[in-house]
Amino acid sequence: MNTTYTLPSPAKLNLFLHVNGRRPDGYHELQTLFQFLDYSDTISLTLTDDNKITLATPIDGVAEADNLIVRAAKMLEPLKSNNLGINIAINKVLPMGGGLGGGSSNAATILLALNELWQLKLPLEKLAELGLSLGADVPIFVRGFAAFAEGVGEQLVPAEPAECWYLVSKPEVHISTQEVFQSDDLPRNTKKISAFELNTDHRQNDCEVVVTKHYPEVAKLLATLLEYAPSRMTGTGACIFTACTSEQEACDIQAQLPNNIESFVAKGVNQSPTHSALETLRKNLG
Ligand SMILES: C[C@](O)(CO)[C@H](O)COP(=O)(O)OP(=O)(O)OC[C@H]1O[C@@H](n2ccc(N)nc2=O)[C@H](O)[C@@H]1O
Ligand SMILES: Nc1ncnc2c1ncn2[C@@H]1O[C@H](COP(=O)(O)OP(=O)(O)OP(=O)(O)O)[C@@H](O)[C@H]1O
Repeated sequence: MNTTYTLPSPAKLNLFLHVNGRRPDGYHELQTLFQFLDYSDTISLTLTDDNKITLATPIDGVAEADNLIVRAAKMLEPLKSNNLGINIAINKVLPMGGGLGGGSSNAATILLALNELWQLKLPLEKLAELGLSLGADVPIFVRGFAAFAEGVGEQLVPAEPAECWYLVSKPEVHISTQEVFQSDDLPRNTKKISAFELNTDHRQNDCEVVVTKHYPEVAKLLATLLEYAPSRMTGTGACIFTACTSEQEACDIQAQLPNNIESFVAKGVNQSPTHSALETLRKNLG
């Protein structure tokens, strides 16, 4: 009963992000190419027999009831038919609110793990559907393959972008996703492309226009990084990824960054590290 299972909860990149229109409910129609990073929070789960969900490691600035880890676990609670509980701990390394999808990733890791540990036997499609109400990026983390996404990000077609090395840099600003999507400056009519036109070189992140206009720090960092290698914002920012030909090149560019810029180097991967670890968890559970 007291075995602890540990799973990675990775970051995602939006290799491009096109805004194609606005729906009547105010949400935006997007086309995006998702890839995972081999850079993750670590979530540890210990089964209990007390029928309770316990978060052992609160996250600074996030109330327990709002924590996507707890919300994901509570969503599955009514679906179990036993007295199992769960004790959850997280080692958070992903910057929050940077466009890396950390909260959605945490929620997806919990959905995937509890589906196994609580023996719920839900298909991935069902977990992705449940997860969408927690965040637009939950389905991609639940499905676990790099993908071209449409809708609000829930219609997924598997894709295989090059698995290159990235330098990911976070300007010292906090950007609200809602603020970006509500901005009058957001281009909202990028022509839809087909899944056969995924070359990232000729693509863009439409949110970059808004963010670089309103946050000069982001514009400045992006301009600096573009001098070294192709660079773009992920999600609604503010993190910027720089595509490098090697780990060494990424580290060399990182060494040039100003001291106040948080950054990390990671490899792009087309299978989520969570899913590789889940296979091991399943074997251990027997
Ligand atoms: C931009 C992406 O990171 C792309 O991967 C995601 O679509 C954002 O997903 P997220 O952070 O989970 O965002 P949500 O919490 O679902 O939405 C925050 C707010 O952004 C706006 N929003 C979000 C997604 C979308 N397709 N259209 C929107 O207009 C809505 O006002 C919403 O209230
Ligand atoms: N487990 C969690 N981890 C991170 N953030 C969480 C979590 N639970 C709730 N949140 C809230 O969600 C907000 C967004 O966090 P997240 O790191 O997912 O943003 P993001 O990377 O910008 O996501 P996206 O790319 O989907 O816009 C945080 O500012 C925090 O208030």
